[in-house]
Amino acid sequence: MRTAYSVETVRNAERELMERLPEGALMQRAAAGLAAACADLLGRAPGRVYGARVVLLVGAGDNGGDALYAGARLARRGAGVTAVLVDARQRAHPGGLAALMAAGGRVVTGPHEVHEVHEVHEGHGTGADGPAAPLAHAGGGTGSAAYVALHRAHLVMDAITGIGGRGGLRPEAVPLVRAAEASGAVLVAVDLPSGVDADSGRVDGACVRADVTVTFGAYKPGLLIDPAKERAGALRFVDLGLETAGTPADLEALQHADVAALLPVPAAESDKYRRGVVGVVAGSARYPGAAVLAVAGALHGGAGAVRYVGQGGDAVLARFPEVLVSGGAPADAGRVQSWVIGPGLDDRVKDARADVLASDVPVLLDADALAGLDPQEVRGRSAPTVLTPHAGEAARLLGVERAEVESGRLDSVRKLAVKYGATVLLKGSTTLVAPPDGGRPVRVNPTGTGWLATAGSGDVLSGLVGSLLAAGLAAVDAASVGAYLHGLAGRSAARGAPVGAGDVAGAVAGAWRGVGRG
Ligand SMILES: NC(=O)C1=CN([C@@H]2O[C@H](COP(=O)(O)OP(=O)(O)OC[C@H]3O[C@@H](n4cnc5c(N)ncnc54)[C@H](OP(=O)(O)O)[C@@H]3O)[C@@H](O)[C@H]2O)[C@@H](O)CC1
Ligand SMILES: [K+]
Repeated sequence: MRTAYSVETVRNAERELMERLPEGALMQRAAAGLAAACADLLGRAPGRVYGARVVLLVGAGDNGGDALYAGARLARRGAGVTAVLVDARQRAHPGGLAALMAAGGRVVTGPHEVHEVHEVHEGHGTGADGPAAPLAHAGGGTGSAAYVALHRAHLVMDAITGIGGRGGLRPEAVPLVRAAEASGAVLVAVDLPSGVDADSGRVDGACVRADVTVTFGAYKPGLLIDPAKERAGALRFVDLGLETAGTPADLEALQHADVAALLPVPAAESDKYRRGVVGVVAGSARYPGAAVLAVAGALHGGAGAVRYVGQGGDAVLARFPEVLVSGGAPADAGRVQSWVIGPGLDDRVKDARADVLASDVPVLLDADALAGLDPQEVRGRSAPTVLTPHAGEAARLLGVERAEVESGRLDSVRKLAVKYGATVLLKGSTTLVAPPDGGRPVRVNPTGTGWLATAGSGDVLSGLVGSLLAAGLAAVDAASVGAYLHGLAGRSAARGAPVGAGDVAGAVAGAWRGVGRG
């Protein structure tokens, strides 16, 4: 399980650890891990650090301190290191600055002023990439030392803000960040890409787009949730020895082994009823395909049998003769262990929804079954309820704009789970699953892919999750395992090319086998 903790939890854990360690030890651990990660990115051969040109974009706080100490370590190994003080008042971690200068690094302030210049180690910087130019002179009248350094850099560390940052990048930082992004250098975010919100994954304003983020002590929620996740690039973790055990995580992501342990496996004495029967209420004369796709998902989710209720029976049977089809109301269809209702339904949805919500088995509500859903209808249930909205549906349920849901996915999914007292799976580039009533942790799906943004893909997911519910998984597990398998199926079906939802359903069994093998 990969876990992520809020800034408050991280700061508390840091405080406790700092009391037991010599002053500055934690920052040295962070800097050592950061320097090692950067050295690795520059190339494993020792000579790749010697002579490499590294630029640090340094903000006023400890995030900048990490980079300055890491820069000092790289400078001692022969890299040409230039720190650019980004803060408008040129504040920077004093100890870190001194360490960098002592190691032979140089420090320049904002774009137009050279603050203090130290030649890179005499004789260093003459490797294959040529000598690092003395920046005081390179700036001349044509551009600042900072921009020249960025233009020539092999690696840039973004250390403008970490967990102490508020809001997006400030105006003075934006052109420097854009120059770093355009330089072709590897852009390494220190702890977090500057400009993202660590707790929520929001990006309010300009923000760094990193190739790699080296994060310290604990993952922060924003690193795992879009839109911030997309700005973080590949994640590298530096263990600081923080004690987070015993504190509930704010966010967690299942890994293969977690999913393998949750997958329902039939026992020797299982029959189709003991494995669970999932009832699917989906499709209509107008949208029979939704019935086929939801049933296709349900057939691959571990239940022993699928009952279908609705007007798409012929289409379902033509494709899946093993399905038990009935045309009446859900309450008359026979016993099931879970209901899935919603994809492609017509205006008779309300009666059918009332029927399934009156049952005492888990119910998954998707698509049309979410329209006009009254929280009290859900709250009064004795069995679990799972809602699976996309951002637009979630916005309607919350009475906000869709953009608000997309920019604040974590807040939105929690609010919905509180409002409905239900497990909520918010679909999207980083699908989230929140337990009822604001419980923690929220789960984030790590297997998603943009190729799943295709018509009918959500119908497959709702069938799959409903089937896992029928097989006996708890609501949060069924939703997150379903999303995980669905993501893997999407990836393997697509393999880099567009696919239809039917292909995704067809790939679920392969995804299951892959996870089961570990
Ligand atoms: N604690 C520890 O033990 C360890 C902490 N570690 C490291 O410390 C980091 C946290 O350091 P931190 O608390 O100093 O905050 P940090 O992220 O540097 O930013 C705050 C500074 O930025 C400023 N600022 C704010 N918003 C801004 C903006 N939008 N744009 C520009 N500037 C902005 C704000 O000043 P202001 O201008 O608001 O007065 C303030 O000066 C953490 O992420 C990790 O890297 C590691 O060494 C491990 C041990
Ligand atoms: K940063």
